[in-house]
Amino acid sequence: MSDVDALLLDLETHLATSVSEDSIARARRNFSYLGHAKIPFLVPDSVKKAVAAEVNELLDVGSVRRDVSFKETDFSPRRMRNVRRKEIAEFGTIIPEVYKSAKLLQGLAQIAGEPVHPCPYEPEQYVITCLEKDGDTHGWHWDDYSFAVVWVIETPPIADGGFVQCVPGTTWNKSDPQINRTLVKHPIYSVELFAGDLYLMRTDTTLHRVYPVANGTRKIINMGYASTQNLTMELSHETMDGLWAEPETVEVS
Ligand SMILES: O=C(O)CCC(=O)C(=O)O
Ligand SMILES: [Fe+2]
Repeated sequence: MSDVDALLLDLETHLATSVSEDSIARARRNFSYLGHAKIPFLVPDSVKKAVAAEVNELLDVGSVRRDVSFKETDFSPRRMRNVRRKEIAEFGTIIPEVYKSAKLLQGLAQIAGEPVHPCPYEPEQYVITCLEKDGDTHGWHWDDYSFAVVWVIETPPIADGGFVQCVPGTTWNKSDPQINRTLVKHPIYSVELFAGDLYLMRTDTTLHRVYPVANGTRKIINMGYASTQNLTMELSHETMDGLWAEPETVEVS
């Protein structure tokens, strides 16, 4: 059996035998009213370690530095280094397999309260993000697809930023995003994260950002997933296409 097959078996066994009904029920409740839930219990340590090692390797192989902003999100800053889906799919082994694990999708669906599907638009399936320079941030935005699972590989202590903030129950009008209006109208939840954490977010109806980092590094992989409704919708991809574009075509703010 290959290493990847052994890890997938670990993942499936863990999901079948080591995830309690209680932790699923608690995450489902949080997800439904906070727009996000921590779900570190869904994945065994062996898989977290392998994913973290692959993220670190891929960041050394081929990443692109970004400093961009988009009118569709009121020019919120996006300052980061990324490895895109194309390079992850080409050079990664474990990440592409974990992403499409049917058992993982079932676990996520239990928490989401509805089916969770791989993203039909490949560039938005997964991306690695590294915030490493002072002021690096993934500023306020919504995602095109309904769900994201973020795996936290490394994060600075809370005093140095890198935590997630989110505003559930909000929707994205791409031609008039009104980010500041949304922020003053709704409560903002701030979430401290640690290496080894995973969280599930309802990213199309939860405005979210990563608080700027200072004196430290924050590495994550974001896996994007679609709702059943997404599969039959016409979705545009301006900000994500801009974010993950070839460097020559990146529109610098
Ligand atoms: O880094 C995070 O925790 C969130 C990332 C994110 O929102 C995104 O990649 O769209
Ligand atoms: Fe996002």
